[in-house]
Amino acid sequence: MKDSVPILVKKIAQACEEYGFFQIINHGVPSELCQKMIDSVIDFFSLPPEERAVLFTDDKTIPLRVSNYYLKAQGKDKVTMWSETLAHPWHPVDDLFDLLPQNPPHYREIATQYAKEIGSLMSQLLSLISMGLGLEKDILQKSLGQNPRLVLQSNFYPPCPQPELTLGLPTHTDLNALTILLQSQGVTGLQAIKNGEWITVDPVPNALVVNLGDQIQVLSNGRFKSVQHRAVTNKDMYRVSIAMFYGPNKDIVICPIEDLIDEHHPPMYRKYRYGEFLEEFRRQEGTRRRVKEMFELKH
Ligand SMILES: O=C(O)CCC(=O)C(=O)O
Ligand SMILES: [Fe+2]
Repeated sequence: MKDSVPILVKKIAQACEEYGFFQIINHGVPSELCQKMIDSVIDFFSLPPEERAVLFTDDKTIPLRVSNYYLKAQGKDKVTMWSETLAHPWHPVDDLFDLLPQNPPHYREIATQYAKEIGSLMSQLLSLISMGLGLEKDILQKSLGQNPRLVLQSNFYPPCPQPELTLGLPTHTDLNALTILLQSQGVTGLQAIKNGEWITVDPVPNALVVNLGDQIQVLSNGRFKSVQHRAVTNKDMYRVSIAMFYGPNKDIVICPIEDLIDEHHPPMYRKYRYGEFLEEFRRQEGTRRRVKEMFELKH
């Protein structure tokens, strides 16, 4: 991010309007740390399956959890996803250490360092995106409230013998506000929709992928887009991605920012508590979700 601030703000605003996705380089997160983070996630998913199985759960209220989707292939369920994920909070950084997996042994330290770096980058991005809306630089962070819900999700996609029969992650939009994604090099998998077509988000060396979630689409009154994306698998190579999610906590009230509303731009969404949004998200489990659409106001 070496452009002058006004140029950067303009480029980011354009990407947020047109794609809902962009990639950043020179972002200040050391490339060695990014590599160590990827390696430690690979090491985690290379642990013996019995060791990972201790953390398997479908209960989203458990802070440290592993979900294994392709194992369902052995039951009668259709395999709709070909991935295993590790999820846990990435904030507050000081309380994190003891919660994180003890194995691989370096995971706790690396993930804590990575969380610190992403924390400051996240604030910078929220400021730049706020300015892209022509508003005060702290408006998004303020609107998303105190004690944000910060969750890390590492996705591991092993090679898949029949990639055409499944997806690594099905088509979705991120329900939170902002996501910073680190993806492994040398293999593609992430695709985002643009004009009805899937575009591959190529892994650019030392880049981080940034994408907007549903809450920024609502706060920006539909000007900035939370875009559908998915991960595909391939026959030969495994792939890793690490998503750092930033979202409000469940008691925060979300609605389009007042300064973006006028007679030509009536509010596109009704006011809701984020907890309501989460309930709707859970209610639509197993479907091609249309969550923010349920909060749209028709004019
Ligand atoms: O693997 C990827 O690149 C996509 C990850 C993703 O979309 C997510 O975790 O929400
Ligand atoms: Fe996503």
